[in-house]
Amino acid sequence: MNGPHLQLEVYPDAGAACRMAAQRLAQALAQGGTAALAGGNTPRPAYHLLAEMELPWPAITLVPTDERCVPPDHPERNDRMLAEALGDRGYRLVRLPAELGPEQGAREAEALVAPLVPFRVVLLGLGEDGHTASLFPGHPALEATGLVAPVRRAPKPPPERITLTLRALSQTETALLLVTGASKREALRRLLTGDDLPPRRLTVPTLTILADREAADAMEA
Ligand SMILES: O=C(O)[C@H](O)[C@@H](O)[C@H](O)[C@H](O)COP(=O)(O)O
Repeated sequence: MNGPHLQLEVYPDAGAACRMAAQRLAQALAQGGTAALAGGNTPRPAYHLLAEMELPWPAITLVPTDERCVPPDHPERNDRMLAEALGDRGYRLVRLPAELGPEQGAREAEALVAPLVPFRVVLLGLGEDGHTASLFPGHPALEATGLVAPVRRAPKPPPERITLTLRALSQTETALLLVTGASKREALRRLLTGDDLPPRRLTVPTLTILADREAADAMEA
């Protein structure tokens, strides 16, 4: 299928891929602006590195690409992970009210996200099943027309989530996908060989994939 041009960059290991992710985020935010940042485990080291960089932090706004419907401050919250990894640098963190449940949470988040687009940069992750943010293959949230969509029955726990939509995530100057580790190899192979996975449905001109060798395996040019 068509979709963004996929620009694959392969780094020797996850640490190097995360260093590059931090650098790209810092470049995009050098004059301030808003970034949508993936949750999950993969980008944590990139956020730690970003926190050490000299940036106009008070002019920077961060929002998670998706949020899990668990109470605020729950260890599985993406906003908590972001706040812990980045520390208190003076940026603004927009928390998506997922504790209200998928539908009400998404409705209230819509008004919070509307003034944030277009983003300077979006950093996404990739799940083993090819999902990105909380946009899972075949899930109705892929068809949502707003900026934030409710998600129930997500195959990755917790099953209830809210997510920025393809429409929201595509409104960005720079789109990055960070993919590391052997467990992501099959999903990355499928993405690169044209399977209809959610990242392919972004309407950005280019999606830059920062991968490590383990994930990219034989796909390296
Ligand atoms: O909240 C989430 O779960 C994420 O935003 C999700 O899209 C994540 O990026 C991928 O599932 C990869 O997660 P890992 O980096 O933990 O493998």
